[in-house]
Amino acid sequence: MAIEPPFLEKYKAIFQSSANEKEKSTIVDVSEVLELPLIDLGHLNLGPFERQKCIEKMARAATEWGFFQIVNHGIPEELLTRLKQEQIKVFQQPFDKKSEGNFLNLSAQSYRWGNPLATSLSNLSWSEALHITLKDISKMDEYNKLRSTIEEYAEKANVLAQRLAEHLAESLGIKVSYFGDNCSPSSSSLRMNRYPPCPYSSTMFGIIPHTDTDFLTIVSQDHVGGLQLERNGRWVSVKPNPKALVVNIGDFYQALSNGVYKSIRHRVIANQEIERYSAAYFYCPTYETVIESCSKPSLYRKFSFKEYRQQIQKDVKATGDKVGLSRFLL
Ligand SMILES: C=C1C[C@]23C[C@@]1(O)CC[C@H]2[C@@]12CC[C@H](O)[C@@](C)(C(=O)O1)[C@H]2[C@@H]3C(=O)O
Ligand SMILES: O=C(O)CCC(=O)C(=O)O
Ligand SMILES: [Fe+2]
Repeated sequence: MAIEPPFLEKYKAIFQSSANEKEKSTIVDVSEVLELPLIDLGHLNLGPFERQKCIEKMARAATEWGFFQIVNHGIPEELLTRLKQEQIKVFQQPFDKKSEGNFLNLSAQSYRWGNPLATSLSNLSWSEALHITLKDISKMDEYNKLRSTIEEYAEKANVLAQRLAEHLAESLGIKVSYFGDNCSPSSSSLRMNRYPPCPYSSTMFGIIPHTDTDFLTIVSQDHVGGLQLERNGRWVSVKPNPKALVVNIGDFYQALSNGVYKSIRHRVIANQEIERYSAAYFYCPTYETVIESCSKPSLYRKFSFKEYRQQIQKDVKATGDKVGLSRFLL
């Protein structure tokens, strides 16, 4: 019974093909390691002046980086540790089991690994993920304490995500009820990632460059590192800070803010020796929600989440890449 996803089997030809040698050298390792702007959410409770400063810092980071990290966020460290422990245990299940259509009674697309359709190094990911749409959580089988821990985490992450989204909306004139009206704990998703050591190269993608499809993402990562983002036209590495949560703006907030907040391309580089785990909470609206820019003239035509998702599925199938917001430019 196979334990690991068949990365070697599926990707061998791509690695061995000398035609790809040139391409291999285009996945360059990045030496610049940056610390993301650090936002201490504790400052929101230090009176109106400190509160305003904290919100401005957050909005600046969302505009200039599309990324920031937060501390004093209200999610107990103990819960994050428990989530990671459960995550480790579930990925220890054999590949054959995880890739069965109804693993843990989740939908067939919940367990994902690498890119079985990869044709070149540029769309090849060396990772596996359990991507859970939270509306499916009540029917998910309990596995050790995985389901109940996800439920506990998702409830807290939803509160945190809504708070962050609302603070970021303050300077944009977006209705304060916008996120409460369109998002619910069951419209979001949790993606648990595992990046196994990659024997080929330390500059191989753990997850290929992409932007996230949501308003914002809350990422909990361990000490290993590997997350990189595009900044001023270059790839830079994010200094891992296991004490903080990483927040990044997604495509929907970029569209809603009419391009003020940036959904920045990011990727994860595989590690040759060390396994890495992360959990990304994608704060999403319901499928029917129509996303329209908050100011005029709009950069993007309005679209529903459903329409956006269908477009991604079509593009991933055809090109191996999601394409994303540029499809909706006016
Ligand atoms: C192959 C892919 C799946 C993915 C789109 C992508 O081209 C690369 C990144 C993946 C990702 C990560 C964030 C979100 O989970 C997601 C929905 C997205 O927008 O980009 C997924 C895409 C997916 O799983 O379909
Ligand atoms: O593993 C990480 O740090 C980021 C993962 C990610 O980008 C994603 O799941 O969309
Ligand atoms: Fe991402």
